[in-house]
Amino acid sequence: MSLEVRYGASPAQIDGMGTDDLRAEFMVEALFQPGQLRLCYTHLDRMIVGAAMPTAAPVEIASGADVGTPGFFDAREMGIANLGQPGWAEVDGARFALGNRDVLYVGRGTGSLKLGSDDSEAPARFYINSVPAGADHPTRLIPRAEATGVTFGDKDRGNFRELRMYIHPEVAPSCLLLMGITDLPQGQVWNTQPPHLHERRMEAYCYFDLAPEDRVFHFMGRPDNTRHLVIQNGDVVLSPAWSIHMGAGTGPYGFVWGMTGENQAYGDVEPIPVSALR
Ligand SMILES: O=C(O)C(=O)C[C@H](O)C(=O)CO
Ligand SMILES: [Zn+2]
Repeated sequence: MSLEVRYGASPAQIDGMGTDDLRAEFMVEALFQPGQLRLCYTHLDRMIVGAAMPTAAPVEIASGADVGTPGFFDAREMGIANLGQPGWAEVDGARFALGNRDVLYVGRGTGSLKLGSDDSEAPARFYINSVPAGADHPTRLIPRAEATGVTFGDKDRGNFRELRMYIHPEVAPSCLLLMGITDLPQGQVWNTQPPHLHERRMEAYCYFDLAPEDRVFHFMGRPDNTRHLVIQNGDVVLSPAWSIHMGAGTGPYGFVWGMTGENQAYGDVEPIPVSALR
């Protein structure tokens, strides 16, 4: 297992940042590596983002050495989205099968978590969000079909998209984690139109199902002082509470969004008109 730490930046700092600085601060690259578990501990509401691609052997998360508690889950909850081939998770010995776009919620108090792939030649791609939790909620598999779907946008403007809410108070309750997947049908380009802010929650985006030759141009920053990040498949964007987020792809893509903070009120957002951006 590898773990890196990100401390976070204030809005004023982005004025002095070039491309490499921006990417080092607001992106987590190369998380998905065959046979490995990679985690990034952010100081954005202490969300850990990570990925596991088990091949011949499963990967395990149990020790809390990196989070300051005896066990990893003593004061944390986790969402795991499978973005790859079929795999499984074992939570304290109970096994859950995860197909593509299925999500597992792992509750506080769990002892050990193992993740494996059904076929080591065609591994699962587990994307992980873990946040501090002050309450116990039961571990639960949320298959894609059980997520609550909602559509946004307009096909004629290239921003029609299908959101599925998985870890959400009305679907699978958690302490403070929210997690969902947004897909763009063929030919649609823009996510999160209009862009928005949510000062009471940070957010992480993991872009996936993007062809090797394609890129997503992800926009961030204060509404009057924006920057962009060029994203490839599997890259994660860390979006502090002060930053807008939206993106446009040169080809088909989806993304997992995960949030935590003061509340789980999905509607507690401030839309920003595109005409107000600079
Ligand atoms: O395309 C969208 O709109 C989204 O997926 C927005 C995310 O849900 C989001 O930003 C949640 O705050
Ligand atoms: Zn958002």
